[in-house]
Amino acid sequence: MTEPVLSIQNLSVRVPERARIGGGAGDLTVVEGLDLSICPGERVALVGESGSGKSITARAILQLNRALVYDGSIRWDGTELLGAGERRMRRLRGSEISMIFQDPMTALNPVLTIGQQVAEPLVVRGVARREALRRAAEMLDRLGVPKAKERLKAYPGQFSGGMRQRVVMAAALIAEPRLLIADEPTTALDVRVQEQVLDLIEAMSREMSLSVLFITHDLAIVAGLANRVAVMYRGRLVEDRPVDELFENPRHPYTRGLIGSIPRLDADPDTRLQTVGDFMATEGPTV
Ligand SMILES: Nc1ncnc2c1ncn2[C@@H]1O[C@H](COP(=O)(O)OP(=O)(O)OP(=O)(O)O)[C@@H](O)[C@H]1O
Repeated sequence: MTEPVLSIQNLSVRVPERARIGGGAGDLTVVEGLDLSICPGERVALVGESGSGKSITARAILQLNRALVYDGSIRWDGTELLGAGERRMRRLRGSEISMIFQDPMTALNPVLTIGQQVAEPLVVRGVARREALRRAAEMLDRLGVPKAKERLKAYPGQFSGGMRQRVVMAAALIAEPRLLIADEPTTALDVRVQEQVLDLIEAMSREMSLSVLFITHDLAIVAGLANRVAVMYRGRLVEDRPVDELFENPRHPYTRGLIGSIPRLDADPDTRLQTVGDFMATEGPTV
């Protein structure tokens, strides 16, 4: 069996009292006892409602929030990341592990050209600027940005939302990372563009043997993308299964609720869509 490239074991994350937004006494546990591993080239969707702890878990991998308290283990390629120094983490970020976020505008600097921003991860690794720009155009072209070479000189404001997300992806992938963490990368896009970006992530994962951790609250969009789905509910992982199995036979009431609330084209138009609450109210949470 292939060894996982990322292995999270018994991860717990606490917000210490002093860092709690909105006050409250004592530390707040936001993730508890979470196990999750990803093999090379595997695409895992981390699904759950708002506030279930998905982003905190993803950010824990890159140690992006040093104000939080982490327990357990996060092993990358066999070495422990929890407790690793900022220098080691900085080397890892963007080179071996890249992350993209929901809003492509905040990830881009409005006063730097597209070319500068996509080439940057190579330039900081010592690649000559000319060569870095040539590869930036190549990567943008692979990601379906028309006239990529000419548009290296454009600014983010001249691009549509979907094109901006392609630019962000180009910058995230240009240094050929082994893991892409995508935190709701399509939520801000309209449905048609959303599909294109999902297809691109899948295609790049196949082409580059890239592992993907895809975070979303929308189970409906993961079917075509993920090999496996991990479902979070109130800070815990309640299900982690191959995508087909999960859709055919969801075990946890919360997962059944998520699947039940996906609109179906063959449904009777007069039937009310079921909500997750319908399932939880009848079956109750098990965690
Ligand atoms: N500094 C903080 N103070 C208080 N609560 C916090 C803090 N940081 C995170 N939380 C809480 O931790 C929980 C998990 O947050 P997280 O952002 O991981 O959720 P999420 O599943 O990614 O949700 P979303 O889809 O809305 O981003 C939330 O209930 C959030 O309110």
